[in-house]
Amino acid sequence: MNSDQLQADPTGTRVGIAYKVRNMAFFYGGVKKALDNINVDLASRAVTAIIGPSGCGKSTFLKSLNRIAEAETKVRIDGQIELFGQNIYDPVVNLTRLRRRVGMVFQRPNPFPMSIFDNIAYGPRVFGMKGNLAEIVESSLKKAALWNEVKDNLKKSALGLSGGQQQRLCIARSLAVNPDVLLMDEPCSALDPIATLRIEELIESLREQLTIIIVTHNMQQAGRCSQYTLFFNTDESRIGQLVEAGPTRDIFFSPKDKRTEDYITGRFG
Ligand SMILES: Nc1ncnc2c1ncn2[C@@H]1O[C@H](COP(=O)(O)OP(=O)(O)OP(=O)(O)O)[C@@H](O)[C@H]1O
Repeated sequence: MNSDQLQADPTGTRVGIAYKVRNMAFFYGGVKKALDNINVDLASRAVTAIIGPSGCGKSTFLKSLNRIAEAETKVRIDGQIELFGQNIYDPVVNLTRLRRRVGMVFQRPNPFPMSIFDNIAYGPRVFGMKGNLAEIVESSLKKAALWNEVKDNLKKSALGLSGGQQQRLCIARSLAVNPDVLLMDEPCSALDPIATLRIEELIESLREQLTIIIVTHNMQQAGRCSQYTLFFNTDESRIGQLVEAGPTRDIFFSPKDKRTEDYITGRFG
């Protein structure tokens, strides 16, 4: 996806660029190449879905956008990833600050074993954010559409919430530190259809304030939730590559690459 495609914004408003990824290659353990030659611009204040068959590098790409991959294992990243004009792999980048700007929600909800209030207050406390903590907790839970369900139980353990509520809690926890970007790695894969629908509604309600990038195996979800889509696949050497990127309606209804069409129509993957 390039700037021209971004400007053909399906929402009808001109969007900016959050991430510029150039000639990016990703290696696990310094040797196993998981991604190669990734070049793409990602729109700000929009939802970008990442789709593709298992093992094509979707999560790897997502985890390179807030440098969380390197916290998990030894990796090497070549090329450049800029976030709002700053190279996030520049040695001067403060990783704590970067990960505050770029929040992440995982496949399985991972609330901390503490109260609902303390889960949300955790980030603001760590970062010494100014403002009334109770107000930050309330507004974050409201943004995550969870306030009405938990407002009388803020002191209760977050582990007592349902899976769908826990996932909205984790989203609220990310929102509490005012991120610019929210990365979501299959956030609904452990949820039932009703809880999934609530998360999708939440994504829609957040999209104008945030840049959201979501990995999903669910085509309908990508179609419902996103304005832009990236289709990843592996090449003949099993290395992940970005096959096609663009507005979601183009990827779904008039893909340029045969591999995208085969995947979308279920002939492959
Ligand atoms: N920690 C790791 N160490 C070594 N190789 C890894 C590691 N994590 C992922 N890989 C490899 O990198 C490649 C891409 O994996 P990744 O999890 O990013 O794919 P994915 O498209 O998200 O897959 P899925 O849809 O199954 O979650 C795969 O070959 C995988 O085995």
